[in-house]
Amino acid sequence: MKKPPGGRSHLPVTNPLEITYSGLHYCVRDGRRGMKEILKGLDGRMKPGELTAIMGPSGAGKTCLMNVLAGYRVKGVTGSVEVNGRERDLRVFRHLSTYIPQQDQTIPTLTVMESMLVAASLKLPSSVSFEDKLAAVEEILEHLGIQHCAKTKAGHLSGGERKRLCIAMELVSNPPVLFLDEPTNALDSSTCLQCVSLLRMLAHEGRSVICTIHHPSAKILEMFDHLIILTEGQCLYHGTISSMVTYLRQFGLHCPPYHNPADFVMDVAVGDNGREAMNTLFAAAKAEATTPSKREGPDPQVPLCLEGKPPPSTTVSGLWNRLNNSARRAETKPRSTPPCTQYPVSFAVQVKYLFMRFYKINTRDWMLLHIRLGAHVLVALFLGFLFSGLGDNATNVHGNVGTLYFSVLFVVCGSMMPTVVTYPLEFPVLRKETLNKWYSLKAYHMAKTLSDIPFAAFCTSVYLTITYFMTAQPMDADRFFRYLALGVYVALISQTLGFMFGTIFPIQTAAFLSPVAIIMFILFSGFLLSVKSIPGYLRWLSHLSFLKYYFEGTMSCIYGNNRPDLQCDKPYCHFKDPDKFLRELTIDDFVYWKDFWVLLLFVVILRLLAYFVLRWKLHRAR
Ligand SMILES: Nc1ncnc2c1ncn2[C@@H]1O[C@H](COP(=O)(O)OP(=O)(O)OP(=O)(O)O)[C@@H](O)[C@H]1O
Repeated sequence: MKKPPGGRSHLPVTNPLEITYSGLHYCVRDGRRGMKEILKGLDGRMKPGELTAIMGPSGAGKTCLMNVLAGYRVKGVTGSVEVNGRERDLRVFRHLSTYIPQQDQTIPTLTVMESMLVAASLKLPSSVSFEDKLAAVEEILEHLGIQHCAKTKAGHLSGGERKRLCIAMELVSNPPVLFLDEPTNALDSSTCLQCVSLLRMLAHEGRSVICTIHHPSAKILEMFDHLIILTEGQCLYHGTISSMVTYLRQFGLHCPPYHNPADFVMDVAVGDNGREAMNTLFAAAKAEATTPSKREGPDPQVPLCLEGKPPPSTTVSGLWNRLNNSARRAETKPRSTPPCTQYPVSFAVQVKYLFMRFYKINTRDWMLLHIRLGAHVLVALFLGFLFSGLGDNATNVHGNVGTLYFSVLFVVCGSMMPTVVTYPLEFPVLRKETLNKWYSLKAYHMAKTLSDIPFAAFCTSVYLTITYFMTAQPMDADRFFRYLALGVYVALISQTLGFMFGTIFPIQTAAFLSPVAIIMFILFSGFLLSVKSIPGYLRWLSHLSFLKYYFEGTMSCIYGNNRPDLQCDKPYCHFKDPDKFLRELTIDDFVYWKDFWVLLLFVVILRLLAYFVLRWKLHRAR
């Protein structure tokens, strides 16, 4: 890695990047029919400083081509992709390029400024001062014409503004390559024009900007420097817009006067001029792309990622040069690894900013916070009124056990079900941000875990405290806190299970399977049927039921530990002595701490498992 004089920078400074691909095939498994070939040996080049459009009829393979080039899809891909004449190293390329999917992945409850500051905090090195980050954010917003929306929540932005926010967030780190999937989708013609002008400006500053596009108007088409027409996974034309009509004319395909060339080429691409014309164009495009003069590229010796040197081509008002200088000023010790293969900020800083973002999202989510808390209070009050004073009554000990058990079932459902439904909504943002190397999955999971705990613990504690006192459980601080601890563990376990169901299964399946899982946990918890009465070949399942440990632990906590005799208002109360009741349940007086640790182990193991499930899901999506 070349180190220019004058110090280093933490910023990923790069040369302009040229992408060349040849013999690119992409196959997917397609049901019982075996493999389906989507891209059929494509060759081409995308140059820096150019705005490239990938056009073609629906199902032509445009998105697939872009996904393959961006490294979003790797399974089933053969052929070569080179960056500046060298085989693409995805580890490096991911840090240098950015992918903006068709659906805008923004967080609706965060304002434009907050979203941008999170992006800047994660995508720029910690050595860049906050003032410089803020200045950078303001400059990018101004550059993209959305500074007037700085205080607007992303959920309230118009389609065009939201698209610009997505681009702005990625621009913070000044990526030399931008991939955009249908950036003009669902935009009106004037916003569409604004969006393409913006992309053109970004490209002309030295970036390689590649986007898929559907049916552009003649005016918009003219704004692209380079056009790739795909159909049936093959290339029909690649070259400049201005030469396209002349090129097609060579093959006897005449674009009528006053006709939009985009409409004309799309007609050709859907086969309006016959199969033979298409085959001829496929062969000609292939021959053209593979001629030696077309294959000449940049010098492969030029490094992709330079330390300390300002980007030569990206000069939006010298913004990134200033950020570079800011990082250089703050730097005290050299880095051991090249900046373009590592995250801009450390793991701890990633966790910090992600945690802060989760905290804001959670506190602003009206449904999550208010309705959830309100429901916990309401159910607790009803439970308290209905079973008031039951806890100290020796005549209805079984009723009290039922109340305690029912209480926790609400905790299970109230923690599991919202996660099943809300988590899949967060996944696309996670996918985009991890792919664009904002942060590591470990940091995300750690921040998510840390932010989930206080919310789950708070709602559960409020609920269990109300029910505990209203149902007159023993007025003993030690018992109360031990009881609360088990309830909070149950909430965390249920939340993690909901998270895993939401990750593994489609939302409808997850919403069905979660109650099924809850029923299974109840069946094997020892409440309806004592563990000893469960047939031997099924008994092992009770060890997997976290509710078994909760039930045992709660009984031991409430009735064990030399609790004094219960109130008895009849001549004879069978369970006046709480110890007698525990003996009947065959629960050891001292089993509490065993159950406490087992439940804690459940929390830790399930959280770890959730991380691997998430990793699998992200990997599978590729
Ligand atoms: N995982 C997959 N399994 C089966 N077929 C797939 C898969 N992914 C893509 N395809 C098929 O590959 C073809 C190309 O898909 P792609 O999404 O690239 O099309 P597109 O040109 O972007 O279309 P549109 O403009 O409608 O978005 C389509 O026929 C699609 O059904």
